[in-house]
Amino acid sequence: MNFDSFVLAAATADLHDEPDAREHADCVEFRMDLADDPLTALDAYDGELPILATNRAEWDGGEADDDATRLDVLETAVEYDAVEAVDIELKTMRDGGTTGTGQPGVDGERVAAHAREHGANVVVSWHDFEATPGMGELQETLREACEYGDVGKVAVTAQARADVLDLLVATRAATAEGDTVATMAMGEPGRHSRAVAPLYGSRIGYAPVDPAEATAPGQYDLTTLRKLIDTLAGESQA
Ligand SMILES: O=C1C[C@@](O)(C(=O)O)C[C@@H](O)[C@@H]1O
Repeated sequence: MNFDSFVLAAATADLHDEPDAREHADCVEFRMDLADDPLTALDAYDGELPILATNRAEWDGGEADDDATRLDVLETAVEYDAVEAVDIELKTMRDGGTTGTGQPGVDGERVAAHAREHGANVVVSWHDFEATPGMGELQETLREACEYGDVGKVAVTAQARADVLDLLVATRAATAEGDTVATMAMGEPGRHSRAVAPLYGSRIGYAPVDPAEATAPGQYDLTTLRKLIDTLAGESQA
């Protein structure tokens, strides 16, 4: 998957959403942790959009509770041609992830290497479901995520609209340094970041096809986000 320009991901647990996503999305983020039988679904997939595979751990806001199994499944997923990118948590890259007992589990590097062998890009992600860290931590986290991944992604929680300002500055700074990043602020006060961050360099946006199936707080539905981003991009040529 090419992240040289902005990629809008239709986030879903159900690959049958793909035909409805096609008009507005550039790829499907398959939330494998929210799906019943994700590998069977990948096996049956015959959609047009490429897939960004995510198997989010419970300890990072997802529903996959066994880290070893989770990463094994993710490793298998990258073998499918349609899977052109994979999401791995920064914590998994740092220490292999953790099992439910807090012990280091299997190695994130192994999944990343397998992904690259199969031509898939690696998105290394970091989430804060409570708040937006200060500028220093934002910049350091983006930098570290970009060391491991082709894209470094930071999703924070905005408690006030102004929290987004730091995120945008960090996004712009990382992009100016040549890093490829994706940023967004979760929660209602951060909602506008999803439309605005791409103007400052964020290369991935996430939106559900059906607003009732949002995969994070504050997401716009796909049609709305596409329209907002295209409208703002059209107005920001100066
Ligand atoms: O990490 C992210 C970003 C996200 O949490 C968001 O805020 O849009 C949505 C998730 O599906 C995705 O894996």
